[in-house]
Amino acid sequence: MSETNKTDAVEDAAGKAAIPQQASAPEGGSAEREVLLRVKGLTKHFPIKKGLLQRQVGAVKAVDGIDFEVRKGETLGVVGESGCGKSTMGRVITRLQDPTSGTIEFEGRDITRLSTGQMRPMRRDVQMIFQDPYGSLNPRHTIGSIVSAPFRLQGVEPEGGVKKEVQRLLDLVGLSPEHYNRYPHEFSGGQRQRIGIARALALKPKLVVADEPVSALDVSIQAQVVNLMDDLQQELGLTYVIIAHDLSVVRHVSDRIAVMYLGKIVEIADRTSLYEAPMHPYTKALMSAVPVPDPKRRGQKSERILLHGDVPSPIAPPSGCRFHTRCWKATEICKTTEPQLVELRTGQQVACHHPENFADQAPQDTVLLSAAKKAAELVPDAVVSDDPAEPEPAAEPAPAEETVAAPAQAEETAAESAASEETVAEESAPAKETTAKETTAEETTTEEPAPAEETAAESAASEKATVSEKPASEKPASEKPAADSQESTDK
Ligand SMILES: Nc1ncnc2c1ncn2[C@@H]1O[C@H](COP(=O)(O)OP(=O)(O)OP(=O)(O)O)[C@@H](O)[C@H]1O
Repeated sequence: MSETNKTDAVEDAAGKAAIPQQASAPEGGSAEREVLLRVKGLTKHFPIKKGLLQRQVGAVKAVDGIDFEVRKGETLGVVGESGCGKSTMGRVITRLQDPTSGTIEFEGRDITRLSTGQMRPMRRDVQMIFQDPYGSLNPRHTIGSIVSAPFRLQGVEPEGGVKKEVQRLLDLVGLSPEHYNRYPHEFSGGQRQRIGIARALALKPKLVVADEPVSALDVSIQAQVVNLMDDLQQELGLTYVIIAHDLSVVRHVSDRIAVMYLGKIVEIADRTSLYEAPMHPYTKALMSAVPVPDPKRRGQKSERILLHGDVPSPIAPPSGCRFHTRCWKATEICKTTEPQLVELRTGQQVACHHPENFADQAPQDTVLLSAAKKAAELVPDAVVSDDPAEPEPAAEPAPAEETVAAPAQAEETAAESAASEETVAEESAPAKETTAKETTAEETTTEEPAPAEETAAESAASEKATVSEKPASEKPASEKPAADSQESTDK
Protein backbone atom coordinates (compact mmCIF):
# COMPACT_ATOMS: atom_id res chain seq x y z
CA MET A 1 0.00 0.00 0.00
CA SER A 2 2.93 2.27 0.58
CA GLU A 3 3.93 2.87 -3.02
CA THR A 4 0.40 3.20 -4.18
CA ASN A 5 -0.45 5.30 -7.11
CA LYS A 6 -4.15 5.32 -7.08
CA THR A 7 -5.73 4.74 -10.39
CA ASP A 8 -9.36 4.52 -11.17
CA ALA A 9 -11.39 2.18 -9.10
CA VAL A 10 -11.71 -1.20 -10.71
CA GLU A 11 -14.85 -3.22 -10.72
CA ASP A 12 -14.47 -6.90 -10.19
CA ALA A 13 -16.06 -9.57 -12.31
CA ALA A 14 -19.36 -9.07 -10.54
CA GLY A 15 -19.13 -5.35 -11.05
CA LYS A 16 -19.49 -4.66 -7.39
CA ALA A 17 -16.14 -4.14 -5.66
CA ALA A 18 -14.55 -0.80 -6.24
CA ILE A 19 -11.21 -1.20 -4.56
CA PRO A 20 -8.57 0.90 -6.28
CA GLN A 21 -5.99 -0.98 -8.31
CA GLN A 22 -2.52 -0.17 -7.16
CA ALA A 23 0.65 0.27 -9.09
CA SER A 24 3.22 -2.43 -8.48
CA ALA A 25 5.82 -1.73 -5.86
CA PRO A 26 9.16 -1.11 -7.47
CA GLU A 27 11.16 -4.33 -7.48
CA GLY A 28 13.40 -4.58 -4.50
CA GLY A 29 12.16 -1.27 -3.06
CA SER A 30 10.61 -2.88 -0.04
CA ALA A 31 13.63 -5.10 0.59
CA GLU A 32 15.96 -2.15 0.98
CA ARG A 33 13.98 -0.63 3.83
CA GLU A 34 14.91 -0.87 7.47
CA VAL A 35 13.33 -3.73 9.41
CA LEU A 36 10.73 -2.51 11.92
CA LEU A 37 9.52 -5.86 13.26
CA ARG A 38 11.43 -9.13 13.22
CA VAL A 39 9.77 -12.36 14.32
CA LYS A 40 11.80 -15.54 14.82
CA GLY A 41 10.53 -19.04 15.63
CA LEU A 42 7.31 -17.63 17.06
CA THR A 43 4.89 -20.14 18.56
CA LYS A 44 1.62 -19.81 20.41
CA HIS A 45 0.13 -22.99 21.80
CA PHE A 46 -3.15 -22.92 23.73
CA PRO A 47 -3.12 -25.68 26.35
CA ILE A 48 -6.03 -28.11 26.48
CA LYS A 49 -6.78 -29.06 30.05
CA LYS A 50 -9.03 -31.82 31.34
CA GLY A 51 -10.23 -33.34 34.57
CA LEU A 52 -10.51 -32.07 38.12
CA LEU A 53 -6.85 -31.28 38.31
CA GLN A 54 -6.98 -29.48 34.99
CA ARG A 55 -4.04 -31.41 33.67
CA GLN A 56 -2.77 -30.42 30.26
CA VAL A 57 -3.63 -33.14 27.79
CA GLY A 58 -2.65 -31.39 24.60
CA ALA A 59 -2.34 -28.03 22.93
CA VAL A 60 -3.87 -26.13 20.04
CA LYS A 61 -0.83 -25.21 17.99
CA ALA A 62 -2.30 -21.99 16.65
CA VAL A 63 1.05 -20.52 15.61
CA ASP A 64 3.84 -23.05 15.34
CA GLY A 65 7.22 -21.60 14.50
CA ILE A 66 7.03 -18.67 12.12
CA ASP A 67 9.73 -16.27 10.95
CA PHE A 68 9.18 -13.03 9.10
CA GLU A 69 10.14 -9.38 8.96
CA VAL A 70 8.11 -6.25 8.44
CA ARG A 71 9.96 -3.30 6.95
CA LYS A 72 9.32 0.35 7.66
CA GLY A 73 6.56 1.86 5.56
CA GLU A 74 5.46 -1.39 3.90
CA THR A 75 2.23 -3.34 4.10
CA LEU A 76 2.56 -7.04 4.82
CA GLY A 77 -0.63 -8.95 4.01
CA VAL A 78 -1.27 -12.22 5.85
CA VAL A 79 -3.67 -14.69 4.25
CA GLY A 80 -4.87 -18.21 4.88
CA GLU A 81 -7.98 -20.22 5.60
CA SER A 82 -9.98 -19.74 8.75
CA GLY A 83 -8.27 -21.22 11.81
CA CYS A 84 -4.74 -21.15 10.37
CA GLY A 85 -3.55 -18.83 13.13
CA LYS A 86 -3.59 -15.37 11.50
CA SER A 87 -5.41 -13.56 14.31
CA THR A 88 -3.37 -15.31 16.98
CA MET A 89 -0.20 -14.22 15.20
CA GLY A 90 -1.53 -10.63 15.10
CA ARG A 91 -2.37 -10.65 18.81
CA VAL A 92 1.00 -12.12 19.73
CA ILE A 93 3.13 -9.69 17.71
CA THR A 94 1.26 -6.78 19.30
CA ARG A 95 1.83 -8.51 22.65
CA LEU A 96 -1.88 -8.65 23.43
CA GLN A 97 -1.12 -12.33 24.04
CA ASP A 98 2.12 -13.82 25.28
CA PRO A 99 3.99 -16.08 22.90
CA THR A 100 4.80 -19.64 23.95
CA SER A 101 8.28 -19.37 22.46
CA GLY A 102 10.25 -17.47 19.86
CA THR A 103 11.30 -13.84 19.75
CA ILE A 104 9.70 -10.58 18.64
CA GLU A 105 11.95 -7.62 17.97
CA PHE A 106 10.56 -4.16 17.43
CA GLU A 107 13.02 -1.56 16.16
CA GLY A 108 15.83 -3.91 17.13
CA ARG A 109 14.59 -4.28 20.71
CA ASP A 110 13.47 -7.67 22.03
CA ILE A 111 9.91 -7.18 23.30
CA THR A 112 9.08 -10.87 23.69
CA ARG A 113 9.16 -11.00 27.46
CA LEU A 114 8.33 -7.42 28.42
CA SER A 115 5.85 -7.14 31.27
CA THR A 116 2.62 -5.16 30.93
CA GLY A 117 4.28 -2.17 32.59
CA GLN A 118 7.35 -2.40 30.38
CA MET A 119 5.13 -2.75 27.31
CA ARG A 120 3.18 0.43 28.08
CA PRO A 121 5.52 2.85 26.29
CA MET A 122 5.66 0.41 23.35
CA ARG A 123 1.86 0.41 23.07
CA ARG A 124 2.05 3.88 21.57
CA ASP A 125 4.08 2.51 18.70
CA VAL A 126 2.16 -0.70 18.05
CA GLN A 127 -1.60 -0.54 17.64
CA MET A 128 -4.29 -2.92 16.46
CA ILE A 129 -7.46 -2.44 14.44
CA PHE A 130 -10.02 -5.13 15.11
CA GLN A 131 -12.28 -7.00 12.75
CA ASP A 132 -15.64 -6.30 14.28
CA PRO A 133 -16.55 -2.61 14.25
CA TYR A 134 -19.73 -3.49 16.14
CA GLY A 135 -18.10 -5.39 19.00
CA SER A 136 -14.87 -3.43 19.39
CA LEU A 137 -16.46 -0.12 20.52
CA ASN A 138 -18.03 0.19 23.96
CA PRO A 139 -21.70 1.12 23.29
CA ARG A 140 -21.93 3.13 26.52
CA HIS A 141 -19.06 5.43 25.68
CA THR A 142 -19.26 8.44 23.41
CA ILE A 143 -17.03 8.61 20.38
CA GLY A 144 -15.04 11.34 22.10
CA SER A 145 -14.42 9.08 25.06
CA ILE A 146 -13.49 6.09 22.87
CA VAL A 147 -11.02 7.96 20.67
CA SER A 148 -9.47 9.80 23.62
CA ALA A 149 -8.95 6.58 25.66
CA PRO A 150 -5.35 6.07 24.43
CA PHE A 151 -4.43 9.56 25.68
CA ARG A 152 -5.89 8.80 29.10
CA LEU A 153 -4.25 5.39 29.33
CA GLN A 154 -0.86 6.67 28.30
CA GLY A 155 -1.15 9.91 30.28
CA VAL A 156 -0.52 11.95 27.16
CA GLU A 157 -1.78 15.53 26.85
CA PRO A 158 -1.81 16.46 23.19
CA GLU A 159 -1.00 19.98 22.13
CA GLY A 160 -4.21 22.01 22.07
CA GLY A 161 -6.03 19.60 24.40
CA VAL A 162 -7.60 16.15 24.07
CA LYS A 163 -10.91 17.30 22.62
CA LYS A 164 -9.27 19.27 19.84
CA GLU A 165 -6.98 16.35 18.99
CA VAL A 166 -9.89 13.88 18.95
CA GLN A 167 -11.81 16.17 16.63
CA ARG A 168 -8.77 16.41 14.38
CA LEU A 169 -8.55 12.61 14.32
CA LEU A 170 -12.26 12.32 13.49
CA ASP A 171 -11.73 14.74 10.66
CA LEU A 172 -8.67 12.77 9.51
CA VAL A 173 -10.72 9.59 9.13
CA GLY A 174 -13.54 11.38 7.33
CA LEU A 175 -15.99 11.84 10.20
CA SER A 176 -17.47 15.10 11.36
CA PRO A 177 -15.79 16.55 14.49
CA GLU A 178 -19.35 17.25 15.65
CA HIS A 179 -19.80 13.52 16.21
CA TYR A 180 -17.72 13.85 19.36
CA ASN A 181 -20.66 13.38 21.72
CA ARG A 182 -22.48 10.66 19.79
CA TYR A 183 -22.61 6.95 20.62
CA PRO A 184 -21.43 4.02 18.45
CA HIS A 185 -24.99 2.80 17.70
CA GLU A 186 -25.62 6.04 15.80
CA PHE A 187 -23.04 5.07 13.19
CA SER A 188 -22.93 2.64 10.28
CA GLY A 189 -20.42 -0.23 10.13
CA GLY A 190 -18.03 1.72 7.90
CA GLN A 191 -18.19 4.77 10.16
CA ARG A 192 -17.55 2.60 13.21
CA GLN A 193 -14.49 1.12 11.58
CA ARG A 194 -13.28 4.69 10.95
CA ILE A 195 -13.73 5.37 14.66
CA GLY A 196 -11.64 2.26 15.43
CA ILE A 197 -8.98 3.54 13.02
CA ALA A 198 -9.01 7.00 14.64
CA ARG A 199 -8.51 5.36 18.04
CA ALA A 200 -5.63 3.24 16.72
CA LEU A 201 -3.94 6.30 15.22
CA ALA A 202 -4.37 8.58 18.25
CA LEU A 203 -0.86 8.01 19.59
CA LYS A 204 0.81 8.18 16.17
CA PRO A 205 1.88 4.51 16.09
CA LYS A 206 4.65 3.19 13.89
CA LEU A 207 3.10 -0.24 13.31
CA VAL A 208 -0.61 -0.95 12.88
CA VAL A 209 -1.81 -4.55 12.86
CA ALA A 210 -5.25 -4.69 11.26
CA ASP A 211 -7.13 -7.96 11.76
CA GLU A 212 -9.69 -8.34 8.98
CA PRO A 213 -10.30 -4.56 8.97
CA VAL A 214 -12.93 -4.63 6.26
CA SER A 215 -14.41 -8.11 6.29
CA ALA A 216 -17.44 -7.08 8.35
CA LEU A 217 -18.27 -4.24 5.97
CA ASP A 218 -20.29 -3.95 2.78
CA VAL A 219 -18.20 -4.33 -0.34
CA SER A 220 -18.72 -0.68 -1.33
CA ILE A 221 -17.69 0.49 2.14
CA GLN A 222 -14.68 -1.83 2.10
CA ALA A 223 -13.18 0.25 -0.71
CA GLN A 224 -13.61 3.46 1.29
CA VAL A 225 -11.91 2.03 4.36
CA VAL A 226 -9.08 0.54 2.27
CA ASN A 227 -8.57 3.94 0.61
CA LEU A 228 -8.58 5.65 3.97
CA MET A 229 -5.94 3.29 5.37
CA ASP A 230 -3.86 3.83 2.26
CA ASP A 231 -4.06 7.64 2.52
CA LEU A 232 -3.20 7.52 6.20
CA GLN A 233 -0.20 5.32 5.51
CA GLN A 234 1.17 7.81 3.06
CA GLU A 235 0.34 10.79 5.22
CA LEU A 236 1.66 9.38 8.51
CA GLY A 237 4.34 6.95 7.25
CA LEU A 238 2.61 3.96 8.84
CA THR A 239 3.65 0.35 8.55
CA TYR A 240 0.82 -2.16 8.29
CA VAL A 241 0.35 -5.85 8.89
CA ILE A 242 -3.04 -6.57 7.36
CA ILE A 243 -4.65 -9.90 8.15
CA ALA A 244 -7.41 -10.94 5.80
CA HIS A 245 -8.94 -13.91 4.11
CA ASP A 246 -10.25 -11.86 1.18
CA LEU A 247 -7.49 -12.28 -1.37
CA SER A 248 -8.78 -9.44 -3.55
CA VAL A 249 -8.40 -7.00 -0.67
CA VAL A 250 -4.96 -8.34 0.24
CA ARG A 251 -3.81 -8.09 -3.34
CA HIS A 252 -4.77 -4.43 -3.47
CA VAL A 253 -3.28 -3.38 -0.16
CA SER A 254 -0.08 -5.38 0.26
CA ASP A 255 3.51 -4.88 -0.81
CA ARG A 256 4.44 -8.37 0.39
CA ILE A 257 2.19 -11.26 1.36
CA ALA A 258 2.66 -14.14 3.80
CA VAL A 259 0.53 -17.24 3.27
CA MET A 260 -0.27 -19.23 6.41
CA TYR A 261 -1.44 -22.81 6.69
CA LEU A 262 -2.06 -24.56 10.02
CA GLY A 263 0.15 -22.28 12.10
CA LYS A 264 3.03 -22.09 9.61
CA ILE A 265 4.06 -19.61 6.93
CA VAL A 266 4.26 -21.67 3.75
CA GLU A 267 5.18 -18.85 1.39
CA ILE A 268 6.14 -15.21 1.67
CA ALA A 269 6.81 -13.02 -1.32
CA ASP A 270 6.16 -9.69 -2.92
CA ARG A 271 2.66 -9.25 -4.25
CA THR A 272 3.47 -9.56 -7.94
CA SER A 273 5.49 -12.77 -7.57
CA LEU A 274 2.92 -14.34 -5.32
CA TYR A 275 -0.04 -13.67 -7.57
CA GLU A 276 1.72 -14.24 -10.88
CA ALA A 277 4.02 -17.13 -10.02
CA PRO A 278 3.01 -18.73 -6.72
CA MET A 279 5.40 -21.49 -5.69
CA HIS A 280 3.61 -23.30 -2.90
CA PRO A 281 0.75 -25.53 -4.10
CA TYR A 282 -1.46 -24.12 -1.34
CA THR A 283 -0.79 -20.57 -2.53
CA LYS A 284 -1.56 -21.69 -6.05
CA ALA A 285 -4.89 -23.13 -4.94
CA LEU A 286 -5.73 -19.93 -3.05
CA MET A 287 -4.77 -17.72 -5.95
CA SER A 288 -6.81 -19.74 -8.41
CA ALA A 289 -9.90 -18.54 -6.52
CA VAL A 290 -9.14 -14.83 -6.98
CA PRO A 291 -11.19 -13.15 -9.70
CA VAL A 292 -9.08 -11.20 -12.19
CA PRO A 293 -10.91 -8.05 -13.26
CA ASP A 294 -8.93 -7.85 -16.48
CA PRO A 295 -10.97 -6.92 -19.56
CA LYS A 296 -8.34 -8.58 -21.78
CA ARG A 297 -9.16 -11.91 -20.19
CA ARG A 298 -12.87 -11.64 -20.90
CA GLY A 299 -14.09 -14.55 -22.92
CA GLN A 300 -11.25 -16.78 -21.69
CA LYS A 301 -11.82 -19.79 -19.52
CA SER A 302 -10.20 -19.88 -16.14
CA GLU A 303 -9.89 -22.74 -13.71
CA ARG A 304 -10.01 -23.02 -9.97
CA ILE A 305 -8.22 -25.61 -7.91
CA LEU A 306 -10.75 -27.08 -5.56
CA LEU A 307 -9.08 -28.59 -2.51
CA HIS A 308 -10.86 -31.54 -0.98
CA GLY A 309 -11.06 -32.26 2.72
CA ASP A 310 -11.08 -30.05 5.77
CA VAL A 311 -8.11 -28.27 7.23
CA PRO A 312 -6.64 -30.78 9.69
CA SER A 313 -6.78 -30.09 13.41
CA PRO A 314 -4.14 -27.73 14.83
CA ILE A 315 -4.12 -30.03 17.88
CA ALA A 316 -2.52 -32.84 15.90
CA PRO A 317 -1.20 -31.33 12.69
CA PRO A 318 -0.04 -33.74 9.99
CA SER A 319 3.58 -34.86 10.02
CA GLY A 320 6.13 -33.47 7.58
CA CYS A 321 4.57 -30.81 5.39
CA ARG A 322 1.27 -29.90 7.01
CA PHE A 323 -0.35 -29.43 3.63
CA HIS A 324 0.50 -32.94 2.41
CA THR A 325 -2.94 -34.35 3.29
CA ARG A 326 -4.58 -31.93 0.82
CA CYS A 327 -1.79 -31.55 -1.74
CA TRP A 328 -2.04 -33.09 -5.19
CA LYS A 329 1.78 -33.26 -5.40
CA ALA A 330 2.45 -34.95 -2.06
CA THR A 331 5.05 -37.71 -2.02
CA GLU A 332 6.64 -39.73 0.78
CA ILE A 333 9.12 -36.99 1.71
CA CYS A 334 6.23 -34.56 2.24
CA LYS A 335 4.80 -36.96 4.81
CA THR A 336 8.05 -37.52 6.68
CA THR A 337 10.13 -34.34 6.40
CA GLU A 338 9.04 -30.85 7.17
CA PRO A 339 10.15 -28.48 4.40
CA GLN A 340 12.00 -25.39 5.58
CA LEU A 341 11.03 -21.90 4.46
CA VAL A 342 13.84 -21.08 2.03
CA GLU A 343 14.37 -18.28 -0.45
CA LEU A 344 14.07 -20.01 -3.81
CA ARG A 345 13.78 -16.78 -5.78
CA THR A 346 14.87 -13.32 -4.74
CA GLY A 347 12.35 -12.13 -2.19
CA GLN A 348 10.26 -15.31 -2.46
CA GLN A 349 10.52 -17.79 0.39
CA VAL A 350 8.71 -21.11 0.14
CA ALA A 351 8.40 -24.21 2.30
CA CYS A 352 7.79 -26.98 -0.24
CA HIS A 353 9.58 -30.09 -1.51
CA HIS A 354 7.91 -29.86 -4.89
CA PRO A 355 7.33 -26.15 -5.57
CA GLU A 356 5.41 -24.84 -8.52
CA ASN A 357 7.18 -22.72 -11.14
CA PHE A 358 10.58 -23.89 -9.90
CA ALA A 359 12.98 -26.83 -9.87
CA ASP A 360 11.80 -29.74 -7.74
CA GLN A 361 13.56 -29.74 -4.36
CA ALA A 362 13.20 -33.51 -3.93
CA PRO A 363 13.42 -34.82 -7.51
CA GLN A 364 14.29 -38.34 -6.34
CA ASP A 365 10.91 -38.65 -4.65
CA THR A 366 8.38 -39.07 -7.42
CA VAL A 367 5.75 -41.53 -6.23
CA LEU A 368 2.57 -39.71 -5.29
CA LEU A 369 0.84 -40.58 -2.05
CA SER A 370 -2.47 -42.28 -2.69
CA ALA A 371 -4.30 -39.44 -0.92
CA ALA A 372 -2.69 -36.94 -3.29
CA LYS A 373 -4.67 -38.33 -6.19
CA LYS A 374 -7.94 -37.16 -4.77
CA ALA A 375 -6.67 -34.11 -2.92
CA ALA A 376 -7.62 -31.51 -5.48
CA GLU A 377 -9.76 -31.00 -8.51
CA LEU A 378 -9.68 -28.52 -11.34
CA VAL A 379 -12.98 -26.73 -11.66
CA PRO A 380 -13.60 -24.60 -14.72
CA ASP A 381 -14.84 -21.14 -13.79
CA ALA A 382 -17.69 -19.66 -15.79
CA VAL A 383 -16.68 -18.01 -19.02
CA VAL A 384 -17.08 -14.25 -18.63
CA SER A 385 -18.84 -12.90 -21.64
CA ASP A 386 -17.98 -9.60 -23.33
CA ASP A 387 -21.61 -8.81 -23.72
CA PRO A 388 -23.31 -8.20 -20.40
CA ALA A 389 -26.68 -9.00 -21.95
CA GLU A 390 -25.49 -12.36 -23.17
CA PRO A 391 -26.25 -15.12 -20.71
CA GLU A 392 -23.17 -16.88 -19.42
CA PRO A 393 -22.79 -20.44 -20.57
CA ALA A 394 -22.65 -23.06 -17.85
CA ALA A 395 -19.14 -24.20 -17.07
CA GLU A 396 -18.13 -27.50 -18.56
CA PRO A 397 -17.50 -30.27 -16.07
CA ALA A 398 -13.81 -30.98 -15.57
CA PRO A 399 -12.57 -33.70 -17.86
CA ALA A 400 -11.76 -36.93 -16.07
CA GLU A 401 -7.99 -36.59 -16.55
CA GLU A 402 -8.06 -33.21 -14.91
CA THR A 403 -9.84 -34.24 -11.78
CA VAL A 404 -6.82 -35.61 -10.00
CA ALA A 405 -4.03 -33.14 -10.26
CA ALA A 406 -3.65 -29.44 -10.79
CA PRO A 407 -1.61 -27.59 -13.41
CA ALA A 408 2.16 -27.45 -13.96
CA GLN A 409 3.39 -31.01 -13.42
CA ALA A 410 -0.19 -32.05 -13.03
CA GLU A 411 -0.58 -33.82 -16.35
CA GLU A 412 2.40 -36.00 -15.63
CA THR A 413 1.43 -36.74 -12.07
CA ALA A 414 -2.16 -37.45 -13.07
CA ALA A 415 -1.00 -39.88 -15.70
CA GLU A 416 1.34 -41.53 -13.21
CA SER A 417 -1.41 -41.74 -10.66
CA ALA A 418 -3.84 -43.24 -13.11
CA ALA A 419 -1.28 -45.88 -14.03
CA SER A 420 -0.40 -46.72 -10.45
CA GLU A 421 -4.05 -46.89 -9.41
CA GLU A 422 -4.46 -50.04 -11.43
CA THR A 423 -1.41 -51.71 -9.97
CA VAL A 424 -1.42 -50.65 -6.33
CA ALA A 425 -4.03 -52.68 -4.49
CA GLU A 426 -4.17 -50.55 -1.31
CA GLU A 427 -5.09 -47.44 -3.18
CA SER A 428 -8.54 -46.06 -3.04
CA ALA A 429 -10.98 -45.04 -5.73
CA PRO A 430 -9.88 -42.53 -8.36
CA ALA A 431 -10.78 -38.91 -7.81
CA LYS A 432 -13.69 -38.90 -10.21
CA GLU A 433 -15.42 -41.41 -7.95
CA THR A 434 -14.93 -39.23 -4.88
CA THR A 435 -18.03 -39.19 -2.73
CA ALA A 436 -19.18 -36.82 -0.04
CA LYS A 437 -18.39 -39.35 2.65
CA GLU A 438 -14.81 -39.92 1.58
CA THR A 439 -12.08 -39.14 4.05
CA THR A 440 -8.36 -38.91 3.59
CA ALA A 441 -6.00 -41.30 5.33
CA GLU A 442 -5.21 -38.64 7.94
CA GLU A 443 -8.84 -37.93 8.63
CA THR A 444 -9.46 -41.48 9.67
CA THR A 445 -6.59 -41.37 12.15
CA THR A 446 -7.28 -37.93 13.58
CA GLU A 447 -7.76 -37.93 17.32
CA GLU A 448 -11.18 -37.45 18.83
CA PRO A 449 -12.33 -33.86 18.59
CA ALA A 450 -11.52 -31.58 21.51
CA PRO A 451 -13.51 -28.38 22.20
CA ALA A 452 -10.99 -26.12 20.46
CA GLU A 453 -10.97 -28.44 17.51
CA GLU A 454 -14.72 -28.12 17.25
CA THR A 455 -14.33 -24.36 17.26
CA ALA A 456 -11.83 -24.59 14.45
CA ALA A 457 -14.12 -26.90 12.52
CA GLU A 458 -17.07 -24.59 13.04
CA SER A 459 -15.13 -21.54 11.98
CA ALA A 460 -13.78 -23.37 8.98
CA ALA A 461 -17.30 -24.32 8.00
CA SER A 462 -18.62 -20.80 8.33
CA GLU A 463 -15.83 -19.20 6.37
CA LYS A 464 -16.72 -17.63 3.01
CA ALA A 465 -14.11 -20.01 1.78
CA THR A 466 -11.94 -18.75 -1.03
CA VAL A 467 -10.89 -22.34 -1.37
CA SER A 468 -13.83 -24.58 -0.92
CA GLU A 469 -13.15 -27.13 1.77
CA LYS A 470 -16.00 -29.44 0.96
CA PRO A 471 -16.35 -31.90 -1.82
CA ALA A 472 -18.59 -30.40 -4.48
CA SER A 473 -21.20 -33.03 -3.81
CA GLU A 474 -21.68 -31.74 -0.25
CA LYS A 475 -22.42 -28.23 -1.35
CA PRO A 476 -25.82 -26.76 -1.99
CA ALA A 477 -26.78 -26.71 -5.63
CA SER A 478 -26.23 -22.98 -5.90
CA GLU A 479 -22.58 -23.38 -4.88
CA LYS A 480 -21.75 -26.33 -7.09
CA PRO A 481 -18.92 -25.47 -9.45
CA ALA A 482 -20.92 -26.10 -12.59
CA ALA A 483 -23.67 -23.78 -11.44
CA ASP A 484 -21.69 -21.05 -9.74
CA SER A 485 -21.12 -18.94 -12.77
CA GLN A 486 -21.38 -15.57 -11.06
CA GLU A 487 -20.81 -16.52 -7.46
CA SER A 488 -17.53 -18.19 -8.10
CA THR A 489 -16.12 -15.12 -9.75
CA ASP A 490 -17.29 -12.99 -6.85
CA LYS A 491 -15.24 -14.75 -4.19
N1 LIG B 1 -7.91 -18.49 23.25
C1 LIG B 1 -7.88 -19.62 22.55
N2 LIG B 1 -7.92 -20.81 23.18
C2 LIG B 1 -7.85 -21.98 22.51
N3 LIG B 1 -7.73 -22.06 21.17
C3 LIG B 1 -7.69 -20.90 20.49
C4 LIG B 1 -7.76 -19.62 21.13
N4 LIG B 1 -7.70 -18.64 20.19
C5 LIG B 1 -7.59 -19.28 19.01
N5 LIG B 1 -7.59 -20.63 19.18
C6 LIG B 1 -7.47 -21.65 18.14
O1 LIG B 1 -6.29 -21.38 17.42
C7 LIG B 1 -6.47 -21.68 16.06
C8 LIG B 1 -6.14 -20.43 15.24
O2 LIG B 1 -7.13 -19.45 15.50
P1 LIG B 1 -7.08 -18.00 14.86
O3 LIG B 1 -8.26 -17.23 15.31
O4 LIG B 1 -5.75 -17.41 15.10
O5 LIG B 1 -7.19 -18.35 13.30
P2 LIG B 1 -7.51 -17.37 12.08
O6 LIG B 1 -6.64 -17.82 10.96
O7 LIG B 1 -7.37 -15.97 12.52
O8 LIG B 1 -9.01 -17.72 11.76
P3 LIG B 1 -10.20 -16.71 11.44
O9 LIG B 1 -9.90 -16.16 10.09
O10 LIG B 1 -11.40 -17.60 11.47
O11 LIG B 1 -10.18 -15.67 12.53
C9 LIG B 1 -7.92 -22.12 15.89
O12 LIG B 1 -7.93 -23.52 15.89
C10 LIG B 1 -8.59 -21.59 17.12
O13 LIG B 1 -9.66 -22.41 17.51
